[in-house]
Formats: sequence, C-alpha cells, structure tokens
Amino acid sequence: MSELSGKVQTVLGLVDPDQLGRTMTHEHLTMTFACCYFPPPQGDEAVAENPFQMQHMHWLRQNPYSCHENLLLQQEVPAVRDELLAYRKAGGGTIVENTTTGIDRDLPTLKQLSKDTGVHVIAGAGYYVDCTHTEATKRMSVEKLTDIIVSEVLHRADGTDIRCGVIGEIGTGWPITESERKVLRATAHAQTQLGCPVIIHPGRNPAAPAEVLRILQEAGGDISKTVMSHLDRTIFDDGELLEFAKLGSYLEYDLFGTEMLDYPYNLEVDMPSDSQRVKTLAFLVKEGYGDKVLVAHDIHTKNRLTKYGGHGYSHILKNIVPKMLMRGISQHQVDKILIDNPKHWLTFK
Ligand SMILES: CC(=O)NCCS(=O)(=O)O
Repeated sequence: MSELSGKVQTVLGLVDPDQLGRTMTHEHLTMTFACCYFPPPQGDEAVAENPFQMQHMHWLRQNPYSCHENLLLQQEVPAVRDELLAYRKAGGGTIVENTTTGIDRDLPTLKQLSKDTGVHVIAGAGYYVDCTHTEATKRMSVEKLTDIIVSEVLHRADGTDIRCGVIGEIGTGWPITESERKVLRATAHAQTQLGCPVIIHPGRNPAAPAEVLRILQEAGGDISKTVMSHLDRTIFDDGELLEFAKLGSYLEYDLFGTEMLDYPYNLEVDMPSDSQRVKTLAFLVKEGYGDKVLVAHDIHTKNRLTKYGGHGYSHILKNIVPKMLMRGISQHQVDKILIDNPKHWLTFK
C-alpha cells in the first residue's frame, strides 16, 4: 500500500480526508486563459481595451473572453488571497485548483495562498487542451506522458517540491485530437498506478463526455473516480443526462455564477442560469445520483472576482446553498455534494 492510500494530497502535503470540509472541486486561483481569447463583437473594440470600469461590467459578463486583460487571472494574487479568507469565513475548507500544463500552473503561489489563508488547496497534474500542447508534448509517447503525470503526483511538479493531488483538468476539445487522446490514455495509465482522482474538461458537444469516458475506460481508467466537468454547458437534455450518468463518473456543475446570453465558443449553447443549474441538481438527486454530484464556480477570468463586482469563490456557499434548500434539496444532500462526494473522490485508493 502506498503512503498516499487513504489520504488526500494538498500542496502542503498529505491530509486526512475528514479535514477537507466544504470543497469546491473545480476552481482556478492563478492561471492564464489567453489561449481562448475570442475577438469582441464588431464596434466593441474600444470597450474591450479598457473594460474594468463600472459602466462596462455588464459587457464584461457577456463577453468575458474578448478582453485580453480579463484572461490574466495570475495578476490578481492579492485579491484571490482576500477571496480565500472570505471563503473560509463563509464555511469553505478546500479548493481543487484545476490549472494544468498549458495555462500557467503556478504551484509556489498555490502553496503560499494555502499557507496564508488556511484553505486546503489541491493542485492538478497533466495537460490542458490541444492548442496549449507544445510541439514537444505532441511528440511524446503515451508512456512518456504517463511517466510525467505520475511524477507530478508522486514526486514533484514544475521543478518545485510540490506534488499534485489530482490529475486534471485534462483538456479535450471536440472532436478530440490525437494529442488529447494520448494524454487521456496516459491519464488512465497513471490513475491505474496511483489510484488517484481524475478530472476532465470535455469538448463542447453533448457526445464529448461519453467519448472521453470510453477512451479512459478502454485504457484501464477508473470511471468511478473520475469527474466530468462543465456539464452545465455540455449536456442539456434530461434523457441524455441520465444516459451519461449511468456511465458512473462524478457529474460536475461548475459554472455557477456564469450567466451569459451568447456562449462564444458554441453559439448553439444556451448557458443555463444558476436557477436552472439548481433545478438540474435537484433532478439528479431525485433520480438517485446524489452521491455523484459536485459543484464549483470554475473562476478563470478576472471579472468573476468580487474585486471587480463578480460573484467570487463564496457564491455557492452564500447564495446557491440557500436556493438548493428552497428547491427541496435536503441539508443532508447538500452536505453530500459539498463535503462527502468531494472527500470520496479526492481520497487515494
Ligand atoms: C478554464 C476552463 O477550462 N474553463 C472552462 C470554460 S468553458 O467555457 O466551460 O469551456
């Protein structure tokens, strides 16, 4: 049995799973999203250049990816530190920080933030989507990728003495590219060796989540210890959602706080409101999937920080939990979603 077995690995070391408390399973504390810049609507170029003014906040909420500066969350460490202190005060205990290679993972900063605030932070191993893979990454064999991912969890990552506690978010697009397929196979092989949690960013197509699980399963991955992220912008039909849920992964609704009319990466998508997200959680609980649901905000742009009038990392604890209770999700079930399910997922086998 490895020293990781039965434990959770944070950036400050191993902890007992019961220490985690309320956990957001998909956040970013420092990263760049420059890879996913989307040009502003015609005529809005001037706003995009200088958007951090009161009168532009609505524009920024509707067009978060159309302003270069908004994509540089790594410039906001002091604000994020304040947010984490507020998160603790609101009853939060742990954050899974999903920044992987390709979007500027910064482990020393994560370690310092955890030390400064007392929030447990769990870092992610592996690679984001294809457009962030370097030529060297694209040339690697599955075996080489597996060795790197295993080493980021078992030994250290990015030349630091810090170890990752989950694999992911592993980025995939739609269709899934050859390089992303290799990373998925490496993820499954590493998970087999380590017995560790895995978390996936699927492409923006309803078929994408199941296809990712198929690739992982074929490579020996443990689907019951895998989280499918971003379901709120990926699967919309209740029947399709139940079909997907049957495959056995965790079901993550992690865009709480994001309300926008036109989702630029796929205009077919109608981004749900927070009320609609809560309704879907209640549906999944009623259908017997209460042990599989996870929630988060996936903060990855500046405008979502409270400093800029955003909802911040405490939005779920402060605003969504009361709404869940109001819509008939029991306190016991809320505790499962916030405490028990993350704990079981994050504990090494
Ligand atoms: C950082 C990240 O991957 N966020 C997801 C954004 S998306 O629009 O839901 O794909």
